[in-house]
This record gives sequence, structure tokens and C-alpha cells, in this order.
Amino acid sequence: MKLVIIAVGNRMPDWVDAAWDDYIKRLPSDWLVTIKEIKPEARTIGKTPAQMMLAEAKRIQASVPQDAVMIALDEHGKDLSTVKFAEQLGKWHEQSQTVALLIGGPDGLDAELKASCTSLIRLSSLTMPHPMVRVLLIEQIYRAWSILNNHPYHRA
Ligand SMILES: C[S@@+](CC[C@H](N)C(=O)[O-])C[C@H]1O[C@@H](n2cnc3c(N)ncnc32)[C@H](O)[C@@H]1O
Repeated sequence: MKLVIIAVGNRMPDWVDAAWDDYIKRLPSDWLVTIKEIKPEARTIGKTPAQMMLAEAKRIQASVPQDAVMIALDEHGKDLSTVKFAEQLGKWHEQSQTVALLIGGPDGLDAELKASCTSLIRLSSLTMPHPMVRVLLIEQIYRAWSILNNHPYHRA
């Protein structure tokens, strides 16, 4: 499994990096999960959120590996149980060697970018801060691995 998380935001709080490193260490080497951090567009007077999201979308698109299946994380996306998420990861992986999971910045993801994604999924119906989403996503990826590999981390 080759997953790349493309996340707007750099300079994460220490607890985000610590949680990320913890789950990455637990995953086996055949589950290669990497992160590409996208520099957020500077919030300046005169720029609309749409303009800022568009600038970030261009950076995101430039970071997506060629032929990757793009999945957007979005609070209005499809609800998936963890078991369904695990199955879906396998299906996306059949479509491409690389699955790219996109996380927006404070304003979210550009509408056209979302429209170009294979799927929009959500982790809950709550709007969550992007650093928190990064942590929840890597935990769910680890949980998906544990489900697909009958590891006791996940008990239904
Ligand atoms: C602070 S949120 C942006 C909220 C913004 N109002 C919007 O409409 O997207 C930052 C990013 O975190 C992710 N995010 C936030 N809540 C989420 C949820 N419940 N499920 C999945 N991703 C979420 C999305 O990628 C979002 O672009």
C-alpha cells in the first residue's frame, strides 16, 4: 500500500508530529505512508478565501504523484465506517499504485480540486482543525491495516 497524505499546513504542534511518528513506526514497511506538507497561502487583507484556496490547490496539484487516485478529506464527504475505509483503501489501490489523501487548510479545499477527486470522505460530521485531521487520519490508516491483517489493535 502506497499512501501519500498531502496536507496544507507546515509547522505543526509537537503533539501532531509525535502522533504521526508513532503510527508511522507501527506500520510495516509494505505500507508506505508519506506526508507532503503544502505551504499555506499567506492570509493578507484583500485576498478572498477562494483566492487563497485556489493558490493552495495549485501547490497541492503540483505535489500529487502522477496517476495517483485523489481522495479529498472533507467534512461534507461520504461517511465510511473504519471497516469500509479499510476495504476502500484496497479498492483505490487497485486503481493506482498510489493513493493521495488531501487535507485542506483553515479555509478548506478549493471546489474545483474537490470536484476532480475520485471521492470525498469525512471522518465525522464535525468540522475539525486540520492538525487534528492529520492525526485522526494516520490513526485510521493504522486501524485499517490492523483490520486487513487481523491484528488485535482493532476489535469490532
Ligand atoms: C478547518 S477545516 C476547513 C473547514 C472549511 N470551512 C471547509 O468547508 O472545508 C480544514 C480541513 O480539515 C479537513 N477536515 C475538517 N473536518 C473534517 C472532517 N470532519 N472530516 C474530514 N476532513 C475534515 C478538510 O480537509 C478541511 O479542508
